[in-house]
Amino acid sequence: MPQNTPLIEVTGLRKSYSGRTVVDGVSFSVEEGEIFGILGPNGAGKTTTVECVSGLRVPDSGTVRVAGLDPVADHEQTSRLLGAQLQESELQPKILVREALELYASFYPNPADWRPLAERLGLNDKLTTRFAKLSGGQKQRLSIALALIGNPRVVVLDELTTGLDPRARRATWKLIEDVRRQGVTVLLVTHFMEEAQRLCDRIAVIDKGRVAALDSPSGLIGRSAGSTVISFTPSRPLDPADLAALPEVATVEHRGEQLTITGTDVTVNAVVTLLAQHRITAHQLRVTDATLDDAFLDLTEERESTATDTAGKAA
Ligand SMILES: Nc1ncnc2c1ncn2[C@@H]1O[C@H](COP(=O)(O)OP(=O)(O)OP(=O)(O)O)[C@@H](O)[C@H]1O
Repeated sequence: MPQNTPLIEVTGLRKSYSGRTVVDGVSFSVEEGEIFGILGPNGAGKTTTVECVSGLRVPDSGTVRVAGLDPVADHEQTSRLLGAQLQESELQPKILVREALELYASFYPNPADWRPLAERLGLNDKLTTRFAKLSGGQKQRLSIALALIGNPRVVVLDELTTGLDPRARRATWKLIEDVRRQGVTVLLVTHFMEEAQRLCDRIAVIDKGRVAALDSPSGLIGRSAGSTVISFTPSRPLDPADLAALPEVATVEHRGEQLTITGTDVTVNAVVTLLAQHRITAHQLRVTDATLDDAFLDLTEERESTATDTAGKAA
């Protein structure tokens, strides 16, 4: 990854609506060529954040720079290098798909050829269809095409695959991977963990307007308390306290004869060694890795329980 100045730099971004703070000191930077994910629960402030990056909203405070430009003050220059597919972007209902592609291409000095773009997004047989007659998924694909038509250096994709069926979603992931291979930097807002895990180099988890964590997908998963889950039935009774005493073990639960242990990837070895010392065989042994879903829940729940604890102590 290039070690130059980040292409996108967001520092201490704050934004309120009617006195309610929805983005509360968000900072992150995105390197050129990265796919950077923004993940978070509903209402966390993700869209507001990327709208500030795209110059569509004016921050209350903090700074946003895209290739050194201020997206609000230098809006025209920024919009030449940044393409945005934003949530619920609407076009004139009567515009034909082909007209929309031609119109958007005309806004840029060096647009992409819209024909192969339309083909890659499966829009070729819809070129003479009016926008209002497109399905939700087709509208979504058109808005992705419009975000890419200016051959942008950065593309901002908000809820990129919401409303797409699984096949179209996977085709869109391939397209994003292709776009990145061509050197385009991608800022991606998503609710889909599988999407974030597959596509993103790094992810900022945003919760209640703040960055709760910023790491690679595997780094986030590694932070999860139970990133590895081991379950088995011991060949003879084993005191769960012996397992819980291992420093590599996070939690131990037993249901009937079956034991379930959480920990990290080093836990498996520690548990197997303990079993060997006790001459116990593990029947129906299963080891599963946590997913980004688990990490996401852990990270956002942690903040909720911290908030509850604090509230409890204050009361
Ligand atoms: N124009 C607006 N005026 C008033 N409140 C707004 C406006 N836009 C967003 N909000 C509120 O700000 C909060 C953050 O919204 P935002 O869309 O940034 O969150 P989000 O993380 O993208 O949510 P989602 O995942 O549901 O799209 C929400 O409570 C939302 O209702």
